[in-house]
Amino acid sequence: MIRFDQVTKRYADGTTAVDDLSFEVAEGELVTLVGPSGCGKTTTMMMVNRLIEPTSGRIFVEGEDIATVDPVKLRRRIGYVIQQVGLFPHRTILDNTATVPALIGWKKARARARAAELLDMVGLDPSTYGDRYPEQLSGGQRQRVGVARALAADPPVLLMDEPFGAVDPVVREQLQDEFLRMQAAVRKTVLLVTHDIEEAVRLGDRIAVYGQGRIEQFDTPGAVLGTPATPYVAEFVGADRGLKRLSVTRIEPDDLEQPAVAGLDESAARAADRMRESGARWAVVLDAEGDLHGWVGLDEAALAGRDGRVVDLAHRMNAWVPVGAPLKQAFGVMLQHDAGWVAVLDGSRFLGVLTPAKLHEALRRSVDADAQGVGRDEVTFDSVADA
Ligand SMILES: Nc1ncnc2c1ncn2[C@@H]1O[C@H](COP(=O)(O)OP(=O)(O)OP(=O)(O)O)[C@@H](O)[C@H]1O
Repeated sequence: MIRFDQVTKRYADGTTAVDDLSFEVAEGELVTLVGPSGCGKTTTMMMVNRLIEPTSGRIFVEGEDIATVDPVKLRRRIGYVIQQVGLFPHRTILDNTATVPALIGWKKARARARAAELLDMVGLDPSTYGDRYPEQLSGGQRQRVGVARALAADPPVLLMDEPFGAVDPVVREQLQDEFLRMQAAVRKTVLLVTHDIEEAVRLGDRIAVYGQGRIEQFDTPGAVLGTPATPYVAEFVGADRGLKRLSVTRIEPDDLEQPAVAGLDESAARAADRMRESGARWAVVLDAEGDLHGWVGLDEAALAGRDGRVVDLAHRMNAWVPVGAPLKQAFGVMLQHDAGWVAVLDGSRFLGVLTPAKLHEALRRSVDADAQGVGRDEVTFDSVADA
């Protein structure tokens, strides 16, 4: 969808900002360009909408060599979001958002209806905010308008230069989440520049880590964090990359432990027998529908006598995460409930539990899988837990 073919940009003063760059962004993919200040990220991005022309090499958008496309026409197919947002101060939010559709000749009513729809999509109620002026919005709201405006003419490609850079960390995270939700629905081909590795990891399907004018590694967030290609990348992603990796590694059914399970309606004696059989000290308690209720300990079930029932002994426990959630979320829930495990559910169906040992194993398995270029289920290793 966007393809760089041996692209070099040398400025008039001799600075080589981008050096023989080749990479491709697939349709519907979000690629983040990350690196320190001055490494050539913005230059790379601005060559895509021809605000900067390459010194050599070619760039293709939707299969077309952009050197042959009229820059004005090209830019209509490419949404552009920048940190300073650049809203027109004397136009309302609705009119600002409708800028591009109006420019390309849409009827006013249609352009405004589309603008209202997009404001809604970025979380700004058009009836509240549509008639305001930019100075009457917060920084975070203005950035949302920037995103809405870039999407207004429904371009297939979106370029975003530090789009969430000018707001505080809390708002920033909120905007990132909203943007990810929106991107899941609209599936634009996105090139996003950031100097923040956390943002790159959170947002990118793949990340291009820049050294000086060159890409040092181009891979998934998990691979960049798990197996940095060079010492430079390792240094750039930081010593806590293991922790960062928790947030991009998702829980798979194979990661789970199958604990003893007791039914809420069961007798305590039967539940205790089952726990003894499997050498368990406790069992997960499920209700008649198979939904998570909590847990019951072996000792209390054994002590309850012949008439004891699980329902009277079970402790409520609500520590669960959906399958596919990041490991970090599971770890967070474990800490929040001060628990040694969390249940993993598919909808309301109980799949198994994650324990700290299993969590660690899942993380190691995913690092090895990336290093070997295979699926996580194909990786085997001895773990302390098996000893
Ligand atoms: N018009 C210009 N003339 C000369 N050199 C330039 C020009 N624009 C950028 N540069 C240089 O090219 C290099 C890459 O700049 P670029 O703006 O692409 O970096 P960046 O990675 O986006 O940095 P930042 O994160 O600070 O925005 C830098 O060394 C910069 O000083």
